[in-house]
Amino acid sequence: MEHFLQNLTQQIRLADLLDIAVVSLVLYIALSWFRQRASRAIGISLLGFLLLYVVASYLGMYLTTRVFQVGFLGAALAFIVVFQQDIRQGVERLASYRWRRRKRQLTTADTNVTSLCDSIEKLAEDRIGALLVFPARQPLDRHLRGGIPVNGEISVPLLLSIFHPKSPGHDGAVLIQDGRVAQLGAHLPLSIDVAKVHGGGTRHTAALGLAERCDALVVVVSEERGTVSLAEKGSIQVIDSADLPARLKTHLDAHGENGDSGRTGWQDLPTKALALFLASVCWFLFAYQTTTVQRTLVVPIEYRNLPERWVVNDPKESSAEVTLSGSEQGFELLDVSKIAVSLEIKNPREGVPIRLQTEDSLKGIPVELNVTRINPREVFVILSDGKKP
Ligand SMILES: Nc1ncnc2c1ncn2[C@@H]1O[C@H](COP(=O)(O)OP(=O)(O)OP(=O)(O)O)[C@@H](O)[C@H]1O
Repeated sequence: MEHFLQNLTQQIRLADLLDIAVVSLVLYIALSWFRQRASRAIGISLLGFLLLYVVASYLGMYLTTRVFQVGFLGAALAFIVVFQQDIRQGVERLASYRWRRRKRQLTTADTNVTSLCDSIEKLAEDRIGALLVFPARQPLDRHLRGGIPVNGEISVPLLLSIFHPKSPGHDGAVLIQDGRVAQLGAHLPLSIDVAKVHGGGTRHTAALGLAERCDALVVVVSEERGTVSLAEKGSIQVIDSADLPARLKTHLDAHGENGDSGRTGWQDLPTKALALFLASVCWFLFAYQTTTVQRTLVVPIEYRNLPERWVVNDPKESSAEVTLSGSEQGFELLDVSKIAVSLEIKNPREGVPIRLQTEDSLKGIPVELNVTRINPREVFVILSDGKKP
């Protein structure tokens, strides 16, 4: 064990650590998405297929391995088609990163959770239908239609006036952004999964429709039932109005509208730890190699610094044999076209032999590999002035 650790600390490079970090990040994004969107059954099936593939390739089951390889391509295409909306959202999330940071700085304690909750409670009590949208990280412009800009301070009278059935702007949703009432009368996309709204009509279907397409939180007050529902992450549920302040505060805190706490890096620690663990296991399985391989290559010899029109007389060495040793992984990173013996001619004199060391002039060898042999070790060069007849 001690020997293994010693070996590991000697062989691991900065690039390997970066390798693990990048794969961990990709795995973390995939796992987070999976937790949010995919069902347990899909997860178990995928894991089962993966296990079968690993066993099949380990046992050399040719036909099964080939079927899986073709299947993977098909599955990747099907995945892109089926989850194109999620992929688009992922890209939007990346693109909106700066946007999100800016919002955090701009919006401090402007958003008044109490005013919002009091308004929602009053609307529910009075059976006045309402829709309120709280954006998170992804931009909403693509999903909203026909909103009227308001840019008003959040207050109970303003919200009650907007949703009053006699108000011309009561139809549609109010957008709460940057701690302000940003828009009223915005139309949201409808969901087609009507079963999920449990008998609700278009107001509830619209709330769910937006929550399916992006990471916004939508609050719905039912005119018919006087209930308050929350739509988020592709689902909608009726909540107890006593839970509303906490739910709203959690959302606003996480997305910066309510101040400075933000989401801490520790919140998703188990998923991050799992991603790091899986990336490290993959690195050990596929990238970490302790066996040393030797390979011999024939590389060109080039002459630098020759005065114009001077030439190297025959016999002119034009190639060298180089034996390299290192890990298989080191050889995979090797670009053979970049390797050459580049000899520099210093103080050229006509007809006088110049002795040059080849090993010192070898270029393009990655740090992961060692030169164990080079032939020839030195080259004698005789120059002549090509200008003379
Ligand atoms: N696409 C939409 N975007 C935003 N608001 C909408 C949309 N479609 C309908 N609404 C709002 O929903 C109202 C109609 O609500 P409807 O009664 O059909 O739904 P509901 O879910 O049953 O709600 P409630 O329980 O309040 O009756 C419209 O008057 C309008 O204000």
